[in-house]
Parts: sequence; C-alpha cells; structure tokens
Amino acid sequence: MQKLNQPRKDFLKRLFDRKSTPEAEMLKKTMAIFETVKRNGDEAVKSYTRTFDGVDISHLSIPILMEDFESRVDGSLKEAITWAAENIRTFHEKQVPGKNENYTVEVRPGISCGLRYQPIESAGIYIPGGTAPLFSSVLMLVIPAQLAGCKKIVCCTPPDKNGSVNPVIGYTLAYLGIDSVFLVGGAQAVAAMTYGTESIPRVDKIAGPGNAWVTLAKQVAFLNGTGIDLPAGPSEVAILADDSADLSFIAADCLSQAEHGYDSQVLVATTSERIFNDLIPEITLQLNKLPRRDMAQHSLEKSYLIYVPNLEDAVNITNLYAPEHLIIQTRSAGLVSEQVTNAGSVFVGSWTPESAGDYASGTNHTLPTSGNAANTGGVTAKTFMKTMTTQTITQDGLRELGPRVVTMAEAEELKAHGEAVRIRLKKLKGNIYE
Ligand SMILES: NC(=O)c1ccc[n+]([C@@H]2O[C@H](COP(=O)([O-])OP(=O)(O)OC[C@H]3O[C@@H](n4cnc5c(N)ncnc54)[C@H](O)[C@@H]3O)[C@@H](O)[C@H]2O)c1
Ligand SMILES: N[C@H](CO)Cc1c[nH]c[nH+]1
Ligand SMILES: [Zn+2]
Repeated sequence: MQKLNQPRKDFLKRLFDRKSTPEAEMLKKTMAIFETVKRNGDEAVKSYTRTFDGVDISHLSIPILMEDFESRVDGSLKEAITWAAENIRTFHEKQVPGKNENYTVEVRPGISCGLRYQPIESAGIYIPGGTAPLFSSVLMLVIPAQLAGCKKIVCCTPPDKNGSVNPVIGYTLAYLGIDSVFLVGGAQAVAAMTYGTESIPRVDKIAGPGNAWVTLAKQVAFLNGTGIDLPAGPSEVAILADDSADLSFIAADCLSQAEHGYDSQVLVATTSERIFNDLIPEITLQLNKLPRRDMAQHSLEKSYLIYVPNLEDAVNITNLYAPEHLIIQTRSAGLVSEQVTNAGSVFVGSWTPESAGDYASGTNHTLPTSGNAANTGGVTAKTFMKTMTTQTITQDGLRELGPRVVTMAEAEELKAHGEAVRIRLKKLKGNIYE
C-alpha cells in the first residue's frame, strides 16, 4: 500500500485517473474475439473456452433443473440465498416504475406529450466465474430483470473445471426459475450475446459484472449496437476513517475487496495518525490467513493509505476517487455520508461491512468502477427498462406549434423539416399559410 501524507489535490487527480483508454493490445484482442465469434459462432466460442478456461465443452447450453442441484447445496447456504433474495427483491421492487410514473402532460392546448416505461425484451446476464463462482451475481441480476418484466433472460457463466456449471450457480438459477445457462465466460460470452450464435441468442442489453476482459467486451458490445448496464469491472473499496474507527475492521474491509482479483484496488483516507501508522501491519497480519493472499497482496500494492488532518479533506479525497464502494467508519457516520457525492454504494458506520452489500443487505452489488461512480450508479430494476415518449397534436395544437417549428427548421437550414409541417398547415382552414 502506498502511504501518502497530506497529498496535494492536483497530484491525487492524476493518481486517481482510472478512466484512461484501455490498453491498445487488450482492445485489439477483444475486437479480434468479437470478429471471430461473429464469423464462426459456436465453434469460436468453444475454441476460446478451450484457450482461456482450459476446458472442452461439447454443449454450450445446459438445462437447469432443481433436482440436479438441490441436494448438492448445503441447507444453511440455501437458507442464506433465500433470505438474501428476499431482501434484494424487497429493495428492487421499489425501483419498478408504477403506472403513475407513466405520464402524459398537455404542455399547451392541443399538444400532449407522454413518457412510459417498457421492459427491455431480452436481457443477457453475465455471471462471473473465472476465479470464484459468484452465484450472488445471479441474485443481483436475475431478480431486477424479472421485476422489470424482461420476456427473455439469457445467462452466461464460465464453465467450472469439469466443464459444467458450478452447483451453487446452478441452484441459484433454478431457485429463480431460470431453465438454462450457457457455459461461456469472458469476452467470448459478451460477443456471443452481442451477435448471437447457433446456440446463444443475441440480446438487446447485456448486464453484469466481470474482470477487465468482460468489462472491456461490454464496451465493445455497445459499439456493436447492444445495450450495456455500466462498467462494473475489478472491485474497489474506499474507506473513510477517523480515530474512532476499529483498525481490525478497516483491515478486514480492505482485504474483502482486495481478494477479488489481481487488479482490485483499495483506498483508505484517514484523519487518524494511529490508523495511518498501524493499518499496514494489521493488514499483513490478516492477509497471511487468506487463501487468496497472492491476489489480495498484488491488489494492495496498487492501493493507497492517505492521511489528512480533517474529515472534510478526507471526504473530498473519496469524492475525487469516486469508488465503487465507500465505507464510512467515523463518528456521526450518517452525517458524513451526506457529504458524499461520488460512490457506487455507501456503507454507513462501523457495523456495516461492505460484504453485507455484496451478498445480502438488499442493495445491488453490480456497481461502477474505475471512477465511473462520478457518472452512474449501479444496476437497478430500471437497468432492464427503457423509456419511450409519445406526442399527440390536434389541429388547433398544430396551428400554434406549426409556424414556430417552420421558423426553427428554416433557421437550422433544414427545409424539409419545415415542409412536413407546412404541408399540414396548408390543409388547415384559417391557416396563415393558406
Ligand atoms: N464491479 C462490480 O460490480 C463487480 C461485482 C462482482 C465482481 N466483480 C469483479 O468481477 C471479476 C471476476 O473476475 P474473474 O476473472 O474471477 O471472472 P470473470 O467471469 O469475470 O472472467 C473470467 C473469464 O475471463 C476470461 N479471461 C481471463 N483471462 C483472459 C485473457 N488473458 N485473455 C482473454 N480472456 C481472458 C476467460 O474467458 C474467463 O472465462 C473480478 O475482477 C471482480 O472484482 C465486479
Ligand atoms: N464485491 C463485488 C462487487 O465489486 C461483489 C461480490 C460478489 N461476491 C462477493 N463480492
Ligand atoms: Zn466482493
């Protein structure tokens, strides 16, 4: 972890600039994967799966039947999944726009404008599974897509070492009533859902978290005409701590995200000299007990521990960083949280670990990374919906609106736009153009 004592704001601005363009080489490889999947369909997908996941897949799709998974998942885990699913449903249900959020307003007599929400017809869901089988992502994506009313939900996840679906991912899919899954991960999964292959359907929008490959691939999918949720890449956590914070809690929270992969990132902004001096030894102590310590260690090497003398500066730092997750371990954490402007999800107070939101509190864990919390939030039920506007104009309405549109169209030097109005005005009695 890099220690910074009262760093200058312009220095931090440069340090935190994580939205840089992707590495040219990675982009080139991702585009090549897209081209090959577009050309060779299933064969390309299977071949990339052999290369990147080290397994041979004969059938890309496998049926999801509860009887195949039920006995393979522990009772306590099933109970936890049900409990978490209920919380996630309760929280996300509120996001589904009610009929009253569809509206029509008569903006002028005879000119009515409306807006209504519609579900995305087909949603593609990516469930990460390269280094850990994230069955919690099934809950975080399928529940909002179902609540939104998507007719078709296509799920992709990398195969496990036996060329099958991880049993807990299978169970969670079955629990939510999903009847099949495609065993494909990485950029090839995203490409397959973008173009469609013999087995894998093309979808309208792709959602779900993933590593840097998946995240870049979703951006390439967008260039190819498929909707995406948001850049939800390698995990990050920022922690705001004053001298009331518990050192061991902070260390554990740092490690909980650092263990996700080699490219996770952690930032701690503190007003406490004790934490500034003692956090790294505490992290080292806890790190050594973790099975994924290599990954966590690697991520921590690219992480920051920053000391500033007052909380206002600490909040400014995390707002500048715009983390995926922000944990506030200070006195009056609720009040401090009101000063936060940029964060995917905020965890308020010492008893609110970030892991709670990863699994079970109810909020979504698919959240913006790489500074994108400055421009978007995470997945909600609305991610799987779109708005559509309508307008209805009466003859009287057109008499009022028409001449103004003609004036504006001519000022933009777009004569045909004006003509489409003028031709109607000519037919209306008492019209100034008659
Ligand atoms: N931001 C969020 O909302 C959020 C939520 C959950 C997880 N995550 C992140 O998801 C990620 C999960 O990563 P993962 O790797 O375990 O699983 P993953 O499913 O995201 O990626 C695995 C796939 O990546 C591809 N891949 C790996 N190395 C490659 C290479 N060199 N070239 C081309 N393709 C390659 C393979 O096809 C593999 O199937 C982590 O980084 C985690 O932090 C983010
Ligand atoms: N922390 C991840 C989001 O960055 C979500 C997750 C799933 N499982 C464990 N954690
Ligand atoms: Zn996590």
